Amino acid sequence: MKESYNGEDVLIKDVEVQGRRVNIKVEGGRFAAIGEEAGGEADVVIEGRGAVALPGLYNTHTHAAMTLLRGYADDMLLQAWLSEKIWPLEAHLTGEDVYWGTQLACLEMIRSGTVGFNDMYFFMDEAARAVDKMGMKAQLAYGFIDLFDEEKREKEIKATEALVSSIQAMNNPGIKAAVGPHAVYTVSEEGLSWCAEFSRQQNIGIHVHLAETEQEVTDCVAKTGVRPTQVLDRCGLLTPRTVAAHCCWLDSDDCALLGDRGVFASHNPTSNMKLAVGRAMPYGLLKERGAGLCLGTDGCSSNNNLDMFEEMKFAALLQKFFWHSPTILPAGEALAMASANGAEALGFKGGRLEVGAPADLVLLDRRAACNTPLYNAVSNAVYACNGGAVTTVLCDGRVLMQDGVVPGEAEVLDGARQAIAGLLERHQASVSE
Ligand SMILES: C[C@H]1O[C@@H](n2cnc3c(O)ncnc32)[C@H](O)[C@@H]1O
Ligand SMILES: [Zn+2]
Repeated sequence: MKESYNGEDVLIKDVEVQGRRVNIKVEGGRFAAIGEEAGGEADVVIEGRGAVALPGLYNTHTHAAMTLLRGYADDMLLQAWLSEKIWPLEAHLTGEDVYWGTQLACLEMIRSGTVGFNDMYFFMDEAARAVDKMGMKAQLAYGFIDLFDEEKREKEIKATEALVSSIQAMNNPGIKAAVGPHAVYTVSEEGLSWCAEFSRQQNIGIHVHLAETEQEVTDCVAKTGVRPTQVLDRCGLLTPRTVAAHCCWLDSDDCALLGDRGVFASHNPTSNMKLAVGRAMPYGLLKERGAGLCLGTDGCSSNNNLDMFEEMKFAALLQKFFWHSPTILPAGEALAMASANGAEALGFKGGRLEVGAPADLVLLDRRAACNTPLYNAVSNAVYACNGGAVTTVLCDGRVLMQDGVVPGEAEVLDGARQAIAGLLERHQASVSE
């Protein structure tokens, strides 16, 4: 994990980058040289023959510790799924559960080529400890849910302030704090406005669910007279630091507003299809209006994995299917959403294979069936492969996985299994009380 590779120089020999065979030199966590001439001494030498290099991937919307709830409740509509199954179980989560659940998520993300993610959940100081241990990068937000209750709002404010202080005290440039107002149907306008003002004062990100279902929009219009996007805007939450997850039921004025405010829309096609939200994010309109576009898996209970390769494919296919256009969201754009755009959405500079950029890199097995034949590496990455083809992952130059080995994997799996057993036991005890 992080400690064993931190600060080491890396040389990747004879690897394929955009159709060329090159060497890649990493110094001080950044790409120092990419080309035939790159070489010299290095602490770690990786044989790249037989591999294709891609930028490291960024998952811009997830609830990492929900790995513990994978397969716990499937085949339901969002509101019933949350209120009947997910929230009653989450009520029994502990900080220790989130620590192990987040490590399990990191393990799965590393194995499938993700180097950074945007998380909204509970006990987030424990999530931060897990991210630090696993050597990834993340933007972490406490899921602020006041349910329109003033007393609860005060508690959520304190929890948000405490998380921001504890992350700032960690002094890890790869771990950033954000505010996480859950959605317009769970947070009062007072709570939303407080989050906006606090994020402005602290200059930190905003992570919010937006227009996931038609019901969210119709209920919001009935209650407030305006659409969810306008509620967020009048509370000050639409900014270039904002990642709005889902964005399925946006109309053209909503898209224009997100574009004008410089918001990043995180597309979550797998979760949207599984929860049958009934509409795909209006990718074409958002792009035309200049909004940022990135990709996320959502939590492991609505996906049910964290594989950004699958997410790229489903994004491209869902857009083509829903908007009746084979040309919308081509493979290159899906990869950009999952890499450089995602990094930018979270305020990181990585996700690009360029000299001077942070060394976020994924090696894919070019001998795998999904890479045979290899006319076009980006086409194969998006349409043919999944995370199973990833062999090696670097995050800011740290080697998190080499030739399929992630150090500490058995301990993480063990800890997660124990956390799941404890969580189910506590839940069961409360049901039989
Ligand atoms: C942080 C809270 O958000 C819940 N959650 C997980 N997935 C979704 C989703 O698709 N829409 C809305 N809320 C979601 C999670 O269970 C936490 O309670
Ligand atoms: Zn979500």
